[in-house]
Amino acid sequence: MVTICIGKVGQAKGQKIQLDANELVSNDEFALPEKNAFGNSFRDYETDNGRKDIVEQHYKSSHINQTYEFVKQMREEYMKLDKAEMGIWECCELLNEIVDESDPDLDEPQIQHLLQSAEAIRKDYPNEDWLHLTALIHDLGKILVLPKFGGLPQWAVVGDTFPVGCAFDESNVHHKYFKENPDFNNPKHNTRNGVYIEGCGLDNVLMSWGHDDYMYMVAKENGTTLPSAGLFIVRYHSFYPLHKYGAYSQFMKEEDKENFKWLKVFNKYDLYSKSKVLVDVEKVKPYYESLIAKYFPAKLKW
Ligand SMILES: O[C@H]1[C@H](O)[C@@H](O)[C@H](O)[C@@H](O)[C@H]1O
Ligand SMILES: [Fe+2]
Ligand SMILES: [Fe+2]
Repeated sequence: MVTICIGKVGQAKGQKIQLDANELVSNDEFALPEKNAFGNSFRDYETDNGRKDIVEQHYKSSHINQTYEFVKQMREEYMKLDKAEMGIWECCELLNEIVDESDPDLDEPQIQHLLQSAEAIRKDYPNEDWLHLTALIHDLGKILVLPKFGGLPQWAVVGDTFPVGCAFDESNVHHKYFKENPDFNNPKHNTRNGVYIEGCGLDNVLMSWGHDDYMYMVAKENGTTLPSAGLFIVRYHSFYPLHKYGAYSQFMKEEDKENFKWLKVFNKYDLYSKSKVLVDVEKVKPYYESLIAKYFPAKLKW
């Protein structure tokens, strides 16, 4: 039994919720669909479903180009938060235009994905309003593909993430393309732990650059009051090698392990809520606007 201290709505500050890992994941009724909207299994990167080639090309570019140096440069550039000033909902609307090339399970505009995952999690965890909002914002970093935000290629924005600066684990999707990454043959970067030490904490590990780390940065630097589990979800939700296969777990510290439980909960909704049944945006907007006002300033620097 572990004690997790996450600000539950209506709870006095510091009051603790007693949960063990099983309890945490079993409080939901979300029926996992077996097939995605195209009639295939979820996260199937091998079967040709009409999107296979585009997805594979995406991973090829990502695996070749996401180097330790590249990530450092991107972080420095986007740390400036000098691209725009806008509110969270405004950003949700920008996502209307974007279709994610790395995703074998969805070809709807991203705003639908945000609302589908947020509504699904809201149904099962009605009191965890921070979790609903976390779902709403988790993919907002995809605006990096828009010209105003640097117009980055999709390989630098979407897709699963992985640490750079250490060996690329075999559990990464389309692992073979890493062979063309300059870090692959660099002895500083190609050992199991590379430039890191075990237990250093994920915060000290550079992740491939993309929408996760960017949105984490935006939320944190703009002073969000979301609990640390919410920020952790935003930052690591694409880190499938860790959450699906336990790869790279040697870098986690205690706090990461606590937050990880919530990431596992979230992950299910992120993946399995993808569907062709669209959410009525105008109908749910007032609810999400009230959450945004609770946890974020009206305008943020991006
Ligand atoms: O294709 C998907 C998509 O880009 C998601 O937003 C990301 O979080 C996933 O990890 C990725 O595999
Ligand atoms: Fe994502
Ligand atoms: Fe997502």
